[in-house]
Amino acid sequence: MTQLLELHWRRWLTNHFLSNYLADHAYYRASLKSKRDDNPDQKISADVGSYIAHTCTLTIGGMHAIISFIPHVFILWSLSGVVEIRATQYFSYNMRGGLMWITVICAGLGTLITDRIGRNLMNLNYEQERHEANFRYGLARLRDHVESIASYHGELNEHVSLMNLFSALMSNFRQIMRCSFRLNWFSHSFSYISHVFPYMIASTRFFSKEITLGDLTQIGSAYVQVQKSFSFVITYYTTIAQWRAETQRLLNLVNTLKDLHTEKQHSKIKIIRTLKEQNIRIEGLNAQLPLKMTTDRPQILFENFNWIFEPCQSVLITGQSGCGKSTLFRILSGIWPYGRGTITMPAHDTIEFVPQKPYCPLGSLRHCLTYPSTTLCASADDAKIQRLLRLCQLELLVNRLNDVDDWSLVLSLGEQQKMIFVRVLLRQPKWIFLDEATSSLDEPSETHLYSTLFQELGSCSTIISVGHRNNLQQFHRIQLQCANRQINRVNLLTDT
Ligand SMILES: Nc1ncnc2c1ncn2[C@@H]1O[C@H](COP(=O)(O)OP(=O)(O)OP(=O)(O)O)[C@@H](O)[C@H]1O
Repeated sequence: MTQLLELHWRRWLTNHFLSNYLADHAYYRASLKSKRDDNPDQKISADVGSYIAHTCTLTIGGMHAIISFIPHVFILWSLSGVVEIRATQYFSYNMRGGLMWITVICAGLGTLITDRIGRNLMNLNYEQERHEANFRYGLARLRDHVESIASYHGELNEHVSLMNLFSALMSNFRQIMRCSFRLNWFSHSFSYISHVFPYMIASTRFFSKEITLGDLTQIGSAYVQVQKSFSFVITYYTTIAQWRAETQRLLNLVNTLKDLHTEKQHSKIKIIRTLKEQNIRIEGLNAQLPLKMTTDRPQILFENFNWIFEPCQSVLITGQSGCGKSTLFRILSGIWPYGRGTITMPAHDTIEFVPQKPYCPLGSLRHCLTYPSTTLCASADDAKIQRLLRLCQLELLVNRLNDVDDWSLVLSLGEQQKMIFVRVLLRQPKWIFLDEATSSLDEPSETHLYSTLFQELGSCSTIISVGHRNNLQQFHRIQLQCANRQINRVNLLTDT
């Protein structure tokens, strides 16, 4: 039953975090400010599960403590007798349920001491999760960059970095061990004493024949049960510390996601989709870098950019590395909120942004070629995909549509860029923004791919490219140059 509850709760909470993490490109902006939240992926994958498991354990443990407390406290109360407390010759007080009050006081003191010994445990558990996640991320990065690391023979360097991450993890774990040892030592001693204590107190009444041997045994077991219920915090202290650390980590993620969504809502870059607009109209666009903790003055990439991208008017954007060409595309695609200005777009036009680094999802080649559309993956017929593969000089792949592989490792960078062209040709978007999408290809292949793109989609799509090579000029009508924080039109190129 508990497992069923955990299962449904985990599914709901994971879905809730995933929706928030993926909504409005929050995951992308979280990566731009990597210091804001450590390893959100680990929080969603591991912390959610253990938070739910610990919540269930503590709730059930708490309920169990209450249920066993009620009958035993009555037994203890009724067998405790009356203790006379004489303050002066004239004043005395008959205290009923003396053993029960002693139990409460002992459990209270025990809880205070436990809290004092284990106070650090919550922070240590929090840090442990962070170190575990960093180590796992280090290993995942190694797997993602196998070829570069192997080519550089960077194994020693990677080994040192990974062992540094692992040492941090181990040193924190040692502190947890020390703290847990002290905590366990105390809670076990406390539990042993609890078993003997009631007999020590009640034995005087037994020897004076006020209570029978049966009463003494009953007092002993009732005391232990009541003590156990009161000592819930002591028994579960380690679990409580872990639960608090997990709650804190999840709350941090909630706050980070909230901040990211608020930041997006308050962005001064307004993107308006309207039926009235046929063009992509940019007005007074300033692009900035994300604010660093150390400075409160934004770093500007370009400012006051005004432009109208008209349908079927191909544009080439050039400029030095780092001047902000890709950032312009990021702004247009709505993932970069830093800056200000207004962008108006046609409401229903399909717009595709092709980033500099090709992305190949895990799965079949067909899935890779039709990404991110799931409907296209199921509906596109093989003959059409095969024709496009041939057009884009990927004849070798025509019979491998259903092969499942890590295509980012199998295909060369140039081949991956050709694959992206197949994707674009399949999807036929109305506006195509290509960010150095042919940078890994030789010039003849680049020319061939652009010719194919214009032949296939030139009449129905508008192509806007970022590129460095001169041979791209022949395909575009207009060239924009990014320099000195300005983007200006430089010359009219040949008509396509
Ligand atoms: N998340 C970030 N935090 C800080 N600076 C960033 C971030 N992303 C990009 N930049 C900086 O913004 C500047 C513009 O980057 P952008 O990718 O737009 O350049 P680019 O003109 O496309 O360069 P290239 O031609 O080399 O692709 C660069 O100096 C880059 O270092």
